Amino acid sequence: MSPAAMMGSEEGEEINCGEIDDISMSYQKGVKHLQERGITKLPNKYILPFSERPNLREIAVGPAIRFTTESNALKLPVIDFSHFCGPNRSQALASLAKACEHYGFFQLINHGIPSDVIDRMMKASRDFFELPFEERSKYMTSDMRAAVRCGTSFSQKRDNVFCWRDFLKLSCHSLPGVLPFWPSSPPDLREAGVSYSKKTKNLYLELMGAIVESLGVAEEGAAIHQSEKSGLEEFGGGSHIIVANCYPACPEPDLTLGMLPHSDYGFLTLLLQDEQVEGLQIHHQGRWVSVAPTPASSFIINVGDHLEIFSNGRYKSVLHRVVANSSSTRFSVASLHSLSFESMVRPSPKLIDDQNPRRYKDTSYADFLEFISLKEHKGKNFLESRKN
Ligand SMILES: O=C(O)CCC(=O)C(=O)O
Ligand SMILES: [Fe+2]
Repeated sequence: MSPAAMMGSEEGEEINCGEIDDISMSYQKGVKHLQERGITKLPNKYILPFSERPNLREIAVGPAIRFTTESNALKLPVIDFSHFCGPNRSQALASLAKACEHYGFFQLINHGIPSDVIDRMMKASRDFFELPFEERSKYMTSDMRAAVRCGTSFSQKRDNVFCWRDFLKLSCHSLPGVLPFWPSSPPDLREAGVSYSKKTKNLYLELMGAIVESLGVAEEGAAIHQSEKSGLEEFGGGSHIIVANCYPACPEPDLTLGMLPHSDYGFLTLLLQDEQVEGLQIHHQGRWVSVAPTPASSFIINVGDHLEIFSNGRYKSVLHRVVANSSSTRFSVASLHSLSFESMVRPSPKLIDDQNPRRYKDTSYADFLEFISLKEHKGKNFLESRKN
């Protein structure tokens, strides 16, 4: 048995996927594998308690799949990135602040990343999930710090109920050193991933520049940028992970979820979602609302836990989830930007006063990884644990 064919835990409790033929355990091989086996009933491992199931009403619209009905459709605020570079900057900053305060999500247009960089990344991700299980399983590990990590659900070791999702995580912050560890197949994955990671990192840095300005702490951001020891310097040197998600068509989508409700841990997530197949839902004003598919020329951006902490709660890291559907595979690619491993994020001192006391403890990325190695990452439980 090759070590590559094992999925394990940090404690060495490993499962040899190559030898799992029994359908009752084959969920460990992921949902693409289950779909290829042609299952028609959802294995128990995926069935959520009744209260956690989505309330789906699928609508087929031409080749697309939608869940959006008049009553639950959400139009995210649209931010035009080109307005940050001209005379409309202050107006654009005000719209950005409003989107981050009231939605925690927005759609970004005119961001300047060439469409071929985006298309190649999306295609390489789709092609990866088309590889035979034996090839994909070479990258299965539960080592959260691995340069490449392939798996299913969220944590195969910890999740009581699995979600209907396979993933590939590519760590980008130590490029080019980590490149030889990235999958060599499909052939374009490395090149597409490197171009995509450079472009999304630059876009993220520009967006963070606008965000600190919109919070009125830009001088602090600029000062901290130059300091080796401070938190915000980590905007540049922080961790960057690309996560490709694959949600195959599911036999009983109303009993499960593609991704359970969660918030993202970093500063910002730049999400490319499927142009055709809907699935992302956000928790807005007390209910779950669907985000309609967006063109590949735009990103969905969301505020993560670190930004909620840095803004002392002014910008919201909002719960979101992914619903499954019975007829089409859905793909997405998330670019997650957070701190370097040991650095601390803390509420900006300028955003603390008598009316707004310090709401969060100092927090590192290492704290987050330790938390999820001990506990199931559910809802906003990590951020809750960091509140004062
Ligand atoms: O697939 C999506 O639309 C959302 C993915 C997501 O929330 C994540 O990767 O954190
Ligand atoms: Fe997310």
